[in-house]
Amino acid sequence: MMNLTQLVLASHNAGKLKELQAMLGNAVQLRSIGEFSQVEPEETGLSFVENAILKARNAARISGLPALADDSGLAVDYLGGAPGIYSARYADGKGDAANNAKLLEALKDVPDSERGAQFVCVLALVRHADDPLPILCEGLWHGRILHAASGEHGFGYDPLFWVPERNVSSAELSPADKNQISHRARAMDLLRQRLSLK
Ligand SMILES: O=c1nc[nH]c2c1ncn2[C@H]1C[C@H](O)[C@@H](COP(=O)(O)OP(=O)(O)OP(=O)(O)O)O1
Ligand SMILES: [Mg+2]
Repeated sequence: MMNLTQLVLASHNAGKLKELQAMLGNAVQLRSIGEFSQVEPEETGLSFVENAILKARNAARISGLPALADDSGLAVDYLGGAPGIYSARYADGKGDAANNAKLLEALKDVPDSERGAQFVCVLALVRHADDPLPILCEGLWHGRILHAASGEHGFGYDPLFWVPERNVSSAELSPADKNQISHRARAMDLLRQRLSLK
């Protein structure tokens, strides 16, 4: 396997950087793509996989380092899997608070039994920009959409995501607890196995 002591994380999301670095520990240093460029690539893919690869290639090209990308989102059953790959852009780029408000509005009057949802995470690792065999790992996390925001931890849709196995919202989980059970944690477990990191 390649020497992976330093990876560039192809993400402009500080929440992802924190979580992924905590999961990786000291063995691998994640450097943010923000050190190299503030320009975010357009996420033109039709799947989490395509967008993760596109972001990873872009970061490897800009940084000259092997690159890890995370494409993730929330798929809501009642909405036929929306917002899905469009989760970050759900409220037209107005940010997390607007996204959450739009989701609550879309599910107004929908009963608990129909509020099932899953967080999806795809991690893509490329050794260099033109790598013909990206390493891909996915993770899912099943839960339910709450009727109102709750909790202060995490980012994005965490305050609206009820975690049945813990009876709290994912924003009420400590960072350490979220990092044990989340979609991102599951994808990272697979990646660590693929890289023989544990
Ligand atoms: O653990 C999570 N807890 C709460 N919300 C989450 C989580 N994981 C993904 N999400 C939401 C945030 C964003 O609305 C979308 C990801 O969009 P996505 O394009 O992958 O990330 P992003 O634009 O924030 O940063 P970047 O593309 O630079 O990595 O899903
Ligand atoms: Mg994005």
